[in-house]
Amino acid sequence: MLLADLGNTRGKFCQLNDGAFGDQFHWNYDEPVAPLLEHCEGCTIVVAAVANETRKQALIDAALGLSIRLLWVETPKWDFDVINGYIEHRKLGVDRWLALVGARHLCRSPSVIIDAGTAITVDVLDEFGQHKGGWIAPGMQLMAEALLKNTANLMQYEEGHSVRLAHGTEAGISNGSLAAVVGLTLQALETARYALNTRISPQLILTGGAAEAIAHAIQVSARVEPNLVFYGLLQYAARTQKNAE
Ligand SMILES: Nc1ncnc2c1ncn2[C@@H]1O[C@H](COP(=O)(O)OP(=O)(O)O)[C@@H](O)[C@H]1O
Ligand SMILES: CC(C)(COP(=O)(O)O)[C@@H](O)C(=O)NCCC(=O)O
Ligand SMILES: [K+]
Repeated sequence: MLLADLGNTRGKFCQLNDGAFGDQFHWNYDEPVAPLLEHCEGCTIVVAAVANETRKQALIDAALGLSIRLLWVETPKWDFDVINGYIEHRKLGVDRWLALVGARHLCRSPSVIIDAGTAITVDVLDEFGQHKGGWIAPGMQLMAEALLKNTANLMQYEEGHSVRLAHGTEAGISNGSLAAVVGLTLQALETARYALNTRISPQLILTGGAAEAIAHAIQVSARVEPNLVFYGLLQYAARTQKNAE
């Protein structure tokens, strides 16, 4: 079995061997996906996709050619001991849903889950598995690109590693974007304390492409879990396997 997380920047795949995570690989969307999947001809892929229709169709076409079965996860109102806090439950991105399920699987304490990918999503989960809602903000690359696109004098930026004051334009953009995310994270912890009605700081869980960069830049302790969405998908895979027995 294979797990797939199709984000807006790239697709992530993770092999499942006897219920444990195995090899992982990426699909850059400007490349064909079929060659990446040849080794698992005839297998089943449990898919979480927030990517556009073209990318989903490319996976469907490749799967057809390789006799691969695709199981598409959809966002439910509740499952796996997590209750979706959206008014219209289907509208919560399935990657966010799976990150909540993954977080619930890893720890039972109140948590703030930040998935810093193309977009940065914030989701708050209480100790009973109730999703308290969240936020969506632009990811660091999007922030920088929006600046380049809409200004006359900003041409390029570096990858952000620090929130130090910069002494040049490129570093100013990257450090500024990282600082915006660090500020968002600190505010998320503060807002979560109100929503959870507690003075104790909830567990901060970071995932997505920029998770490490945020963890390095922030002054509070954080748990970096690159596989959070895969932990969510793992629950679905395990259930599918159990139902097939
Ligand atoms: N080293 C890095 N430092 C900061 N941000 C990064 C770094 N690497 C990737 N990113 C950010 O992560 C995003 C890709 O992460 P990913 O979680 O795969 O996104 P998605 O799930 O949306 O496809 C990029 O758009 C960029 O904003
Ligand atoms: C917010 C997102 C675009 C994040 O996508 P990503 O950064 O992981 O590519 C995705 O979770 C999504 O399409 N959500 C649907 C809207 C919502 O969650 O409210
Ligand atoms: K995200």
